[in-house]
Amino acid sequence: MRLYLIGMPGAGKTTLGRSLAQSYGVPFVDLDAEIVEREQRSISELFVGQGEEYFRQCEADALRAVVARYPVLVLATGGGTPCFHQNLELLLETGLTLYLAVPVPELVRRLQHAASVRPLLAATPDAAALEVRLRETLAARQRFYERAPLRCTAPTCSPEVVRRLVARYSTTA
Ligand SMILES: Nc1ncnc2c1ncn2[C@@H]1O[C@H](COP(=O)(O)OP(=O)(O)O)[C@@H](O)[C@H]1O
Ligand SMILES: O=C(O)C1=C[C@@H](OP(=O)(O)O)[C@@H](O)[C@H](O)C1
Ligand SMILES: [Mg+2]
Repeated sequence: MRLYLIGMPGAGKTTLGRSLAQSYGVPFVDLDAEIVEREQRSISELFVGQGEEYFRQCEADALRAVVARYPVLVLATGGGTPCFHQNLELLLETGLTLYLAVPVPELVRRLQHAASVRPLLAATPDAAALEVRLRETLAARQRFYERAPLRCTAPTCSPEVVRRLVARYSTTA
């Protein structure tokens, strides 16, 4: 099975995805890392040099390549992945999607020292500005995220919690 993690920047998709894949003994792919590998440029360089539209096309292409290559994996998407180029439809059709729903104040705590490496959050000089940006972003994205069949609202969603959610879903679906 393909398990896809979606959610806001800072939700923990990359961190949880890696340990979850290890726990299942399946490959882990981080979509941002895949894009960097394919393009031979950092995410920031792609945003600044080529613009967001170019990045979103790279992201959509990389997603399709990953789905074609891996029948079984845990995939950490980027925060915007489900919101562009019919990517959410692809995720819903080809695997099981889990939304990591983390409250904005917790996202601020996690990202306030790391926002500069995330181009969409880079121009946020302090925690208050970061919180405003994250709230605006979530408001625009929530309708995509909420279409995931699975959701984890625990402040820290461990591999064990996810495995229980997936097992319960698989026996009822
Ligand atoms: N469950 C957690 N509790 C506290 N901090 C976390 C948790 N998961 C991730 N983090 C931290 O939050 C930041 C963003 O995590 P990351 O996995 O890169 O999120 P995403 O890929 O969703 O943007 C990192 O500094 C990471 O160490
Ligand atoms: O929210 C977004 O649009 C983005 C989130 C980032 O991934 P993370 O969610 O892993 O930080 C990365 O794909 C890019 O900077 C754009
Ligand atoms: Mg990530």
